[in-house]
Amino acid sequence: MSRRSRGQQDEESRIRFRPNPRGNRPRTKDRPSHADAVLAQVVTVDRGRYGCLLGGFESSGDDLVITAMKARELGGKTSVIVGDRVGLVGDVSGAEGSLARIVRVEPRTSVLRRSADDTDRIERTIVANADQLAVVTALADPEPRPRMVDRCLVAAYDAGLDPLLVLTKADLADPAGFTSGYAALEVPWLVTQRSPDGIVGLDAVRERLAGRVTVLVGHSGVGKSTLFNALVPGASRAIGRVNDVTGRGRHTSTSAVALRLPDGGWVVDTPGVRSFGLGHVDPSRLLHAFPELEAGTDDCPRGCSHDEAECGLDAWVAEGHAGPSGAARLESLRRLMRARLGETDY
Ligand SMILES: Nc1nc2c(ncn2[C@@H]2O[C@H](COP(=O)(O)OP(=O)(O)OP(=O)(O)O)[C@@H](O)[C@H]2O)c(=O)[nH]1
Ligand SMILES: [Zn+2]
Repeated sequence: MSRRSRGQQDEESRIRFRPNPRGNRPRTKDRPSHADAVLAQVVTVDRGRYGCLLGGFESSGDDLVITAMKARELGGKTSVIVGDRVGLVGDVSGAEGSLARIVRVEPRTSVLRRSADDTDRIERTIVANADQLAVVTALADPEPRPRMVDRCLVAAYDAGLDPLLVLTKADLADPAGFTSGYAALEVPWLVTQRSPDGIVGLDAVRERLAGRVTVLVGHSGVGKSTLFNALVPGASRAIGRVNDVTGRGRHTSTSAVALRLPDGGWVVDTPGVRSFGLGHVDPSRLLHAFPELEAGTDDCPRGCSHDEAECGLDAWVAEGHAGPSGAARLESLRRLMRARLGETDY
């Protein structure tokens, strides 16, 4: 029996056994297999409209971004986020006013998530298929917030992204004060600063980002936009254009935007993400973001919460195994654990 006639028979049996209460038309119509769907990757998301780059991040040449909506058959539960690889059908010309349909979301290699707050288990997905999370922190003005950094590191490890610290405004403060706190952690860090000729230190940043998909996060005023514009010439114009289309205006966008780096690779700006609620992270997994402490739990009693008198970590830190900032990092871990359990505000 050919596939087609079997399909027809299925259709008939469905009609027979599931009568349609609303009329004579069959409820199920022949679903196309979408073997002809074209691959694209989501670069912008705004209110049900997805900007999809034809061919995906690996494509080269002229970037054609097609506006698409989710096909009904995708179902309401399937989320589509920046970085998703999708299959498109319909009008994929990219012509003004055209609208394609997303019929498929490919399995993700990574998902960056956050929760609204630490006791909220409902997670929000932010970016798919990224490799790296760059946490942008100013060395001064505003003062660095190590606990915010720790929180971002937890989100990075949880998502399977490599963390990177980008420390800006080194012209205002010596980086040593901050970096000594992270020396034992082995998180790579890079420093940038302003000079009369522009931002210094960008080449090392470019090198770290080349060929990778990197999400940039950082709170207001740290110099993230300055960095973004220096890395991607015309970035603010590109982001502005997205917002012009959506009518939101340049500085009010809250959804992520992916932009191609001139040297290869992609950066994703996350304007709406100022912090990471960790309600979706199992408390027992918080420790993974503190690798210099993790090894010190061998002497803990069984089932240790790591926030109790018998915990082996205090001795581990006191003996200097976690470096000069061990005590501060242990305190940070414990605050995160308590916040996660809803015991304190972080
Ligand atoms: N001294 C100094 N100032 C900088 C440096 N980088 C950025 N700035 C300044 O810091 C301020 C904030 O920079 P932005 O790039 O707008 O920071 P942002 O993180 O994007 O902040 P939001 O726009 O609020 O999200 C601006 O006045 C920049 O000119 C730097 O390396 N050194
Ligand atoms: Zn312990």
